[in-house]
Amino acid sequence: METQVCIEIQQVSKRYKSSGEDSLTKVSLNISCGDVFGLLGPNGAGKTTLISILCGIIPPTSGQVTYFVDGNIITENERKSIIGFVPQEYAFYQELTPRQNLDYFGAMYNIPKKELEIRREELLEVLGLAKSADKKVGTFSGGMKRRVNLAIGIIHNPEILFLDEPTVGVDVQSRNAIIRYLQQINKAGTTIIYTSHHMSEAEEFCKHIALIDHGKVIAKGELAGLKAENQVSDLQSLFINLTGEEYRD
Ligand SMILES: Nc1ncnc2c1ncn2[C@@H]1O[C@H](COP(=O)(O)OP(=O)(O)OP(=O)(O)O)[C@@H](O)[C@H]1O
Repeated sequence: METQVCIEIQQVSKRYKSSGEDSLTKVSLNISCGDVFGLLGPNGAGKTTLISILCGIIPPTSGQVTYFVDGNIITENERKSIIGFVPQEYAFYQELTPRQNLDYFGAMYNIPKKELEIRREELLEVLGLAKSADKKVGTFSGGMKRRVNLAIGIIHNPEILFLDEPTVGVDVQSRNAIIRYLQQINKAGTTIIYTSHHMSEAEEFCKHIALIDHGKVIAKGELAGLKAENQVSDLQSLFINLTGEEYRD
Protein backbone atom coordinates (compact mmCIF):
# COMPACT_ATOMS: atom_id res chain seq x y z
CA MET A 1 0.00 0.00 0.00
CA GLU A 2 1.31 3.43 -0.91
CA THR A 3 1.91 5.66 2.11
CA GLN A 4 0.49 9.17 2.04
CA VAL A 5 2.63 12.21 2.59
CA CYS A 6 1.58 14.10 5.70
CA ILE A 7 4.18 16.89 5.75
CA GLU A 8 5.90 18.30 2.71
CA ILE A 9 8.87 20.55 3.41
CA GLN A 10 10.01 22.47 0.36
CA GLN A 11 13.24 24.45 0.17
CA VAL A 12 12.97 25.72 3.74
CA SER A 13 15.66 28.17 4.82
CA LYS A 14 15.97 30.05 8.10
CA ARG A 15 18.19 32.94 9.08
CA TYR A 16 17.58 34.32 12.57
CA LYS A 17 17.50 38.12 12.66
CA SER A 18 20.46 38.26 15.07
CA SER A 19 22.53 35.88 12.94
CA GLY A 20 24.71 36.51 9.89
CA GLU A 21 24.25 33.02 8.50
CA ASP A 22 21.56 30.51 7.66
CA SER A 23 20.58 28.01 10.37
CA LEU A 24 18.78 26.01 7.69
CA THR A 25 19.51 26.05 3.97
CA LYS A 26 16.96 24.81 1.44
CA VAL A 27 15.73 21.82 3.42
CA SER A 28 13.35 19.61 1.45
CA LEU A 29 11.80 16.51 3.01
CA ASN A 30 8.63 14.47 2.79
CA ILE A 31 7.30 12.86 5.93
CA SER A 32 4.81 10.04 5.49
CA CYS A 33 1.72 9.46 7.57
CA GLY A 34 2.36 6.85 10.25
CA ASP A 35 6.14 7.20 10.11
CA VAL A 36 8.63 7.56 12.92
CA PHE A 37 10.93 10.11 11.38
CA GLY A 38 14.24 10.95 13.05
CA LEU A 39 15.83 14.37 12.57
CA LEU A 40 19.41 13.68 13.51
CA GLY A 41 22.57 15.74 13.47
CA PRO A 42 25.36 17.21 15.60
CA ASN A 43 24.88 20.13 18.02
CA GLY A 44 23.76 23.27 16.22
CA ALA A 45 22.81 21.37 13.05
CA GLY A 46 19.38 23.00 12.88
CA LYS A 47 17.09 20.25 14.23
CA THR A 48 15.26 22.41 16.80
CA THR A 49 14.98 25.21 14.26
CA LEU A 50 13.33 22.85 11.77
CA ILE A 51 10.94 21.38 14.36
CA SER A 52 10.02 24.91 15.48
CA ILE A 53 9.18 25.85 11.88
CA LEU A 54 7.17 22.65 11.33
CA CYS A 55 5.14 23.34 14.48
CA GLY A 56 4.51 26.94 13.42
CA ILE A 57 6.41 28.41 16.38
CA ILE A 58 8.76 30.39 14.14
CA PRO A 59 8.36 31.24 10.44
CA PRO A 60 10.84 30.12 7.79
CA THR A 61 12.79 32.87 6.04
CA SER A 62 11.89 31.21 2.76
CA GLY A 63 10.37 27.97 1.56
CA GLN A 64 7.15 26.23 2.40
CA VAL A 65 5.69 23.64 4.75
CA THR A 66 2.45 21.93 3.72
CA TYR A 67 0.37 19.62 5.88
CA PHE A 68 -1.97 17.00 4.44
CA VAL A 69 -4.80 14.98 5.97
CA ASP A 70 -6.13 12.15 3.80
CA GLY A 71 -4.29 13.66 0.88
CA ASN A 72 -5.88 17.11 1.29
CA ILE A 73 -3.99 20.26 2.22
CA ILE A 74 -5.06 21.61 5.61
CA THR A 75 -4.94 25.18 6.92
CA GLU A 76 -2.64 26.50 9.63
CA ASN A 77 -5.56 26.56 12.08
CA GLU A 78 -6.54 22.98 11.34
CA ARG A 79 -2.90 22.02 11.73
CA LYS A 80 -2.82 23.35 15.31
CA SER A 81 -5.43 20.87 16.48
CA ILE A 82 -3.74 17.81 15.00
CA ILE A 83 -0.16 18.40 16.12
CA GLY A 84 1.48 17.94 19.49
CA PHE A 85 4.86 19.25 20.52
CA VAL A 86 7.11 18.01 23.29
CA PRO A 87 9.91 20.57 23.56
CA GLN A 88 13.44 20.06 24.84
CA GLU A 89 12.78 22.42 27.75
CA TYR A 90 10.24 21.50 30.40
CA ALA A 91 6.95 23.03 29.37
CA PHE A 92 4.96 22.69 32.59
CA TYR A 93 4.35 24.51 35.86
CA GLN A 94 6.80 23.24 38.47
CA GLU A 95 4.59 24.35 41.35
CA LEU A 96 1.60 22.39 40.06
CA THR A 97 1.06 18.62 40.26
CA PRO A 98 0.93 16.41 37.13
CA ARG A 99 -2.86 16.24 37.49
CA GLN A 100 -3.16 20.02 37.71
CA ASN A 101 -0.75 20.54 34.80
CA LEU A 102 -2.70 18.11 32.62
CA ASP A 103 -6.00 19.76 33.56
CA TYR A 104 -4.57 23.17 32.71
CA PHE A 105 -3.13 22.20 29.33
CA GLY A 106 -6.13 20.01 28.49
CA ALA A 107 -8.43 22.98 29.10
CA MET A 108 -6.29 25.06 26.73
CA TYR A 109 -7.16 22.53 24.01
CA ASN A 110 -10.84 22.79 24.96
CA ILE A 111 -11.07 19.10 25.76
CA PRO A 112 -14.45 18.46 27.42
CA LYS A 113 -14.10 17.91 31.19
CA LYS A 114 -15.15 14.24 31.35
CA GLU A 115 -13.03 13.31 28.36
CA LEU A 116 -10.07 15.18 29.83
CA GLU A 117 -10.38 13.33 33.13
CA ILE A 118 -10.31 9.97 31.39
CA ARG A 119 -7.39 10.93 29.17
CA ARG A 120 -5.48 12.44 32.11
CA GLU A 121 -5.83 9.34 34.29
CA GLU A 122 -4.90 7.06 31.37
CA LEU A 123 -1.69 9.03 30.70
CA LEU A 124 -0.74 9.21 34.39
CA GLU A 125 -1.13 5.44 34.61
CA VAL A 126 0.64 4.46 31.41
CA LEU A 127 3.56 6.83 32.02
CA GLY A 128 4.06 5.65 35.61
CA LEU A 129 2.99 8.93 37.20
CA ALA A 130 -0.19 7.83 38.96
CA LYS A 131 1.40 7.46 42.41
CA SER A 132 2.88 10.97 42.24
CA ALA A 133 -0.02 12.61 40.47
CA ASP A 134 -0.75 14.98 43.36
CA LYS A 135 2.82 15.98 44.20
CA LYS A 136 4.40 19.15 42.86
CA VAL A 137 6.29 18.45 39.62
CA GLY A 138 9.16 20.66 40.85
CA THR A 139 10.09 17.93 43.34
CA PHE A 140 10.36 15.20 40.66
CA SER A 141 13.42 13.44 39.22
CA GLY A 142 14.54 14.25 35.65
CA GLY A 143 12.94 11.08 34.29
CA MET A 144 9.59 11.85 35.88
CA LYS A 145 9.71 15.44 34.61
CA ARG A 146 10.37 14.13 31.08
CA ARG A 147 7.33 11.86 31.37
CA VAL A 148 5.19 14.79 32.56
CA ASN A 149 6.47 16.84 29.62
CA LEU A 150 5.45 14.03 27.27
CA ALA A 151 2.01 13.61 28.86
CA ILE A 152 1.30 17.33 28.37
CA GLY A 153 2.39 17.25 24.72
CA ILE A 154 -0.03 14.42 23.94
CA ILE A 155 -2.98 15.30 26.20
CA HIS A 156 -5.10 16.17 23.14
CA ASN A 157 -4.22 12.91 21.35
CA PRO A 158 -2.46 14.53 18.38
CA GLU A 159 -2.24 12.84 15.00
CA ILE A 160 1.27 14.18 14.46
CA LEU A 161 3.67 14.39 17.36
CA PHE A 162 6.95 16.32 17.43
CA LEU A 163 9.46 15.50 20.13
CA ASP A 164 12.70 17.40 20.62
CA GLU A 165 15.08 15.12 22.53
CA PRO A 166 12.36 13.51 24.65
CA THR A 167 14.72 11.22 26.55
CA VAL A 168 17.60 13.55 27.29
CA GLY A 169 19.05 13.09 30.78
CA VAL A 170 16.81 10.22 31.85
CA ASP A 171 17.65 6.78 33.21
CA VAL A 172 17.18 3.52 31.32
CA GLN A 173 13.82 2.83 32.96
CA SER A 174 12.30 6.17 31.99
CA ARG A 175 13.85 6.01 28.51
CA ASN A 176 12.31 2.58 27.95
CA ALA A 177 8.94 3.69 29.27
CA ILE A 178 8.93 6.75 26.99
CA ILE A 179 10.05 4.88 23.86
CA ARG A 180 7.67 1.97 24.53
CA TYR A 181 4.77 4.37 24.87
CA LEU A 182 5.75 6.25 21.70
CA GLN A 183 5.97 2.95 19.80
CA GLN A 184 2.52 2.08 21.06
CA ILE A 185 0.91 5.33 19.88
CA ASN A 186 2.76 5.11 16.57
CA LYS A 187 1.31 1.63 16.06
CA ALA A 188 -2.11 3.12 16.75
CA GLY A 189 -1.55 5.67 13.98
CA THR A 190 0.32 8.69 15.37
CA THR A 191 3.01 10.07 13.09
CA ILE A 192 6.15 10.86 15.07
CA ILE A 193 8.93 13.30 14.24
CA TYR A 194 11.70 13.21 16.75
CA THR A 195 15.23 14.40 17.46
CA SER A 196 17.81 12.66 19.57
CA HIS A 197 21.54 12.42 20.11
CA HIS A 198 21.08 8.86 21.30
CA MET A 199 21.99 6.81 18.25
CA SER A 200 21.06 3.34 19.47
CA GLU A 201 17.68 4.64 20.61
CA ALA A 202 17.08 6.36 17.27
CA GLU A 203 18.19 3.24 15.42
CA GLU A 204 15.68 1.11 17.27
CA PHE A 205 12.90 3.65 17.01
CA CYS A 206 13.05 5.40 13.61
CA LYS A 207 11.81 4.10 10.28
CA HIS A 208 13.18 7.01 8.25
CA ILE A 209 15.77 9.62 9.10
CA ALA A 210 17.19 12.86 7.81
CA LEU A 211 20.73 13.66 8.76
CA ILE A 212 21.27 17.40 9.06
CA ASP A 213 24.60 19.16 9.39
CA HIS A 214 25.34 22.89 9.25
CA GLY A 215 21.69 23.49 8.32
CA LYS A 216 21.68 21.18 5.30
CA VAL A 217 20.22 17.74 4.77
CA ILE A 218 23.19 15.52 4.02
CA ALA A 219 21.33 12.20 3.91
CA LYS A 220 17.71 11.13 4.04
CA GLY A 221 15.72 7.97 3.60
CA GLU A 222 14.97 4.63 5.08
CA LEU A 223 17.49 3.71 7.76
CA ALA A 224 18.34 0.22 6.47
CA GLY A 225 18.88 1.55 2.94
CA LEU A 226 21.15 4.35 4.13
CA LYS A 227 23.26 1.92 6.13
CA ALA A 228 23.59 -0.41 3.15
CA GLU A 229 24.47 2.45 0.78
CA ASN A 230 27.17 3.66 3.12
CA GLN A 231 28.37 0.15 3.96
CA VAL A 232 27.98 0.52 7.71
CA SER A 233 26.25 -1.74 10.19
CA ASP A 234 24.87 0.82 12.62
CA LEU A 235 23.51 4.34 12.81
CA GLN A 236 26.38 5.68 14.90
CA SER A 237 28.90 4.67 12.18
CA LEU A 238 26.67 6.21 9.52
CA PHE A 239 26.48 9.42 11.56
CA ILE A 240 30.27 9.64 12.05
CA ASN A 241 30.95 8.71 8.40
CA LEU A 242 28.72 11.49 7.14
CA THR A 243 29.32 14.22 9.72
CA GLY A 244 32.97 13.58 10.65
CA GLU A 245 34.76 13.63 14.00
CA GLU A 246 35.14 17.39 14.35
CA TYR A 247 33.49 19.20 17.30
CA ARG A 248 30.62 21.58 16.59
CA ASP A 249 30.36 24.95 18.35
N1 LIG B 1 17.04 32.26 18.46
C1 LIG B 1 18.18 32.14 17.77
N2 LIG B 1 18.84 33.22 17.34
C2 LIG B 1 20.00 33.13 16.63
N3 LIG B 1 20.57 31.94 16.29
C3 LIG B 1 19.95 30.82 16.71
C4 LIG B 1 18.74 30.85 17.46
N4 LIG B 1 18.35 29.58 17.72
C5 LIG B 1 19.28 28.79 17.15
N5 LIG B 1 20.24 29.53 16.56
C6 LIG B 1 21.40 29.02 15.79
O1 LIG B 1 20.91 28.21 14.74
C7 LIG B 1 21.74 27.06 14.58
C8 LIG B 1 20.91 25.81 14.71
O2 LIG B 1 20.46 25.71 16.05
P1 LIG B 1 19.45 24.59 16.54
O3 LIG B 1 19.15 24.85 17.97
O4 LIG B 1 18.33 24.52 15.60
O5 LIG B 1 20.35 23.28 16.40
P2 LIG B 1 20.12 21.80 16.96
O6 LIG B 1 20.47 20.88 15.85
O7 LIG B 1 18.78 21.69 17.54
O8 LIG B 1 21.23 21.73 18.10
P3 LIG B 1 21.29 20.85 19.48
O9 LIG B 1 21.49 19.44 19.07
O10 LIG B 1 22.49 21.43 20.16
O11 LIG B 1 20.01 21.10 20.22
C9 LIG B 1 22.86 27.17 15.62
O12 LIG B 1 23.98 27.77 15.01
C10 LIG B 1 22.27 28.10 16.66
O13 LIG B 1 23.29 28.84 17.30
